[in-house]
Amino acid sequence: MNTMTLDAPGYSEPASPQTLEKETVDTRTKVRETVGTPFCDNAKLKMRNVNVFYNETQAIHNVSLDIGRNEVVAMIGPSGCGKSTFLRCLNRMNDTIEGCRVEGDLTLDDEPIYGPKVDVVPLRARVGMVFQKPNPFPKTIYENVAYGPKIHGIGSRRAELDEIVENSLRRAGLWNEVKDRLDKPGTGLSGGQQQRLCIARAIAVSPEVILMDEPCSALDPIATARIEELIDELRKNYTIAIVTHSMQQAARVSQRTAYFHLGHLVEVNDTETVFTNPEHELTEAYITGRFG
Ligand SMILES: Nc1ncnc2c1ncn2[C@@H]1O[C@H](COP(=O)(O)OP(=O)(O)OP(=O)(O)O)[C@@H](O)[C@H]1O
Repeated sequence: MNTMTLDAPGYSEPASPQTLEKETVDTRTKVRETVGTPFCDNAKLKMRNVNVFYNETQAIHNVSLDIGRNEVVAMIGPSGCGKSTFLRCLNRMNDTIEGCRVEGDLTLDDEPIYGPKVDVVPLRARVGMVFQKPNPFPKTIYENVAYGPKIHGIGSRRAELDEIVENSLRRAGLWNEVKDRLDKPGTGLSGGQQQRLCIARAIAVSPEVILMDEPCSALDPIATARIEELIDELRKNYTIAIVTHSMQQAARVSQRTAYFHLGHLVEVNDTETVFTNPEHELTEAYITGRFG
């Protein structure tokens, strides 16, 4: 078992468990270390001793985690436990939030994500993001996908752009549904199609990592199933981190699952272990519905 102490400088006891509606476990004495396998041999992303603050309030406490190449890591936990905050550290989306401060060592291919010389525009092309609510631009389907490559100077000729658009839509499992209406607005698609369009848009700039923040929460079960199949397909080419409220979804799409609790990373293990034989009492309490 890999363990790492949370007793390092900066560690503070979790605040009172306001979000735990069905609290049955004394969280204040139990979250001392991350149990399981937070590290891996083929890490694409390495996060070490990450602390995140919103002004004076600490939202993430000394979290360390690797995300491997061609791996899907699911981040689960009760509302407000810091899943989205941690995810946004990985492509510096927290920079856009006033008062948000990130500390720690975060690397992509062993290069610092927060280095002084890092330009966030190419970083966010390498580490793309798909949000909770599908958010296509008010442009045509074609332009939604072509926009990123154009601003990143990829595919300057029309034929090249056509190829990128087609390939991205194919990879996102949307090509057959939209190939005859590329000049129609992206906002005219169904919610599930819009989300796949947003995935195509992220893919179009050749990312290496895709971050997904509850990508199916606005979708019906059929559209959700399409996205879940797609995640499994995308794993062949990308590293994926997904925040989800659905334990079933985490179980279906991920190889490892990370359980967050009040800003602490309690347990990381292969997904089957987390859902069938969790190591930590808090993980067990969450997956058996005792709180959350
Ligand atoms: N922009 C912000 N300003 C101040 N505090 C914030 C901000 N965003 C999040 N927080 C706080 O940080 C903590 C973690 O929030 P975060 O949204 O990361 O949790 P989460 O686990 O993703 O929650 P949910 O599952 O409800 O989306 C919460 O206490 C939240 O209130």
